[in-house]
Amino acid sequence: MKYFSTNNKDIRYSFKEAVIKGLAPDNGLFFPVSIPKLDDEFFQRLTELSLPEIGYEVAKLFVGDDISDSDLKKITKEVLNFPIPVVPIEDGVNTLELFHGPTCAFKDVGARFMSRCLSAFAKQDQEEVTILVATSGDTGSAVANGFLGVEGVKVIILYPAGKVSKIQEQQLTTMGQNITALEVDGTFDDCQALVKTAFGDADLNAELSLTSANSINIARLLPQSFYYFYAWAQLQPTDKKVVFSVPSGNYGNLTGGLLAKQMGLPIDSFIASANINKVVPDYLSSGKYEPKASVQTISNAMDVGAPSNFARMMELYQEKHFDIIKDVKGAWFSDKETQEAIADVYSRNKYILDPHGAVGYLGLKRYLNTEDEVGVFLETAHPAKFKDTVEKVLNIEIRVPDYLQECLGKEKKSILISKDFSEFKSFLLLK
Ligand SMILES: Cc1ncc(COP(=O)(O)O)c(C=O)c1O
Ligand SMILES: N[C@@H](CCOP(=O)(O)O)C(=O)O
Repeated sequence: MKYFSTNNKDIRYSFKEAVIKGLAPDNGLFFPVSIPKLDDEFFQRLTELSLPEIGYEVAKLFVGDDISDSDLKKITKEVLNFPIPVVPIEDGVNTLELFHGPTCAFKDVGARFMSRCLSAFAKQDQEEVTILVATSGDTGSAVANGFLGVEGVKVIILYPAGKVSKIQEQQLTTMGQNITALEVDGTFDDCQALVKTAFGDADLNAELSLTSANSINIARLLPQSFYYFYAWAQLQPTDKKVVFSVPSGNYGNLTGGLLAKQMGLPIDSFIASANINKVVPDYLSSGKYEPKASVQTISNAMDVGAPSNFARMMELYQEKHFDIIKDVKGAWFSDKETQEAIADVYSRNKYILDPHGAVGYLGLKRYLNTEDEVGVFLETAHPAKFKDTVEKVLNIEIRVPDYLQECLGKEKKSILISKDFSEFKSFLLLK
C-alpha cells in the first residue's frame, strides 16, 4: 500500500516512510491511496477470530511488505494482549471497554502498535529518533509507556499546563529515562501546533530525525480500526443495525471506525459525540468547518478546537458533506449533562462512566432507535483517571488500578515552556 499527503496526492510514500516521517513534508496527513476491502471469506470467519488475528489481517493490507508477516503477527499478538470487551449497560446499549491496557486508555492500542513498528524500522536503519507528542491527557502516557527504555528513541511530551487531570499529569511526568515532559503554558491546540511547526522547520530537521506519535501518524491511527471489527463480532448474532458512538476530540478514534466501515465492516452509522468543543458536530449540521480556540471541560482529553483528523475524514468522503452525514451524526453535551449522565447511569445500572464515555453514552442515547438498532459507545478511559470529577458526582470512592496508584507516589518532573515556537525549538536543539 502506498500513501499520499492530504495536501498533495501526486507524491507516493511507503508505509515505512509514512510512519517514520509522521507528518508529510507539506504538513499534510498521510492517507492510503485506496481503502482496501476485506473479502466475504474474512467476514464469514470474523466471529471466530481473536483480536490479534483481526489486527494482523487488517494491518497486513496497509503495511504490505514493509514488515514481514511473521513480525506483524508477533506485533499484533504482543500489542493486543489485554481484553477489549463489549459490556451490556441497558436495553440495546453496550459499551466497548477500551481501558484495560497498561495506561488505562484506548490510546494503548495505537501507541503500542506504533512503538513496535517504529522499533522494527529503527532496527533496520539504526538511526536515533525523536518522537514529539502533543497530549490533552492520555496519548502522552500511552506513548511514553510504549517507548519507555527503548534504545535509540527519545520521547518529548507536550501537555497543556493545568488542563489535564491529576492522575494523567502524574502518568506523563514521572516516567524518567528517555521520556521528557514539557508543560506548555497554553492549550492542547497550542501543543499540537508546536509539534506540527517543528516538522516543517528546516534547522530541526537537519539536526534531528523527528516523528510524531499522535494519531497524525498512520501507525497510531490504523490500529484504532481493529477493535470495531472485534466489537461487531462480539455483538453477533444480531439482525439489528449496528451503531457506534465515539467520544471525540482529535477524531482519530472515529476515523478508525470510518476506515473499518469503508473496508466493508457492516456498521450502519456513527455518532461523533463531543463536549462543548463541537467544531465537527457543527460542521455536520452546517457544512462549514470552523476551527476555534478550545475550551476547558471535565472531559479534558477531548478539548480540541482544531482536530487533526478532520482532513482524513474529508479524504474518506471526498469532501462530500452530503455523503458524510449519511454515515455520521453529530452531538455535543455540556459538562452539566455529562455529570448528570454519570450519576444517572450509576444509579440505574451501577456502571461507572468516565466523563468521556459519558459523552459517548449521551450521543448514543440521543439517536439510538432500539427497535431496529443496537448501539455501542466507546469507553475510552478508566474512570479512575478522572477520580476527582467522578467521585464528586457519585459520592463514592473509586478503586484506582495499581498502575495508576503507583505513579501517584512518584515525583513529578516537567519543564515549563511558553507556547512560543522559538523557545521549543531552542529546547530541542540543545537537548
Ligand atoms: C479518554 C479519551 N476519550 C476520547 C478522546 C478523543 O479521541 P480522539 O482524539 O481520537 O477523537 C481522547 C483523546 O484523544 C481520550 O483520551
Ligand atoms: N485526546 C488526546 C489528544 C491527542 O490525540 P491523538 O489521538 O491525535 O494523539 C490525548 O489524550 O492526548
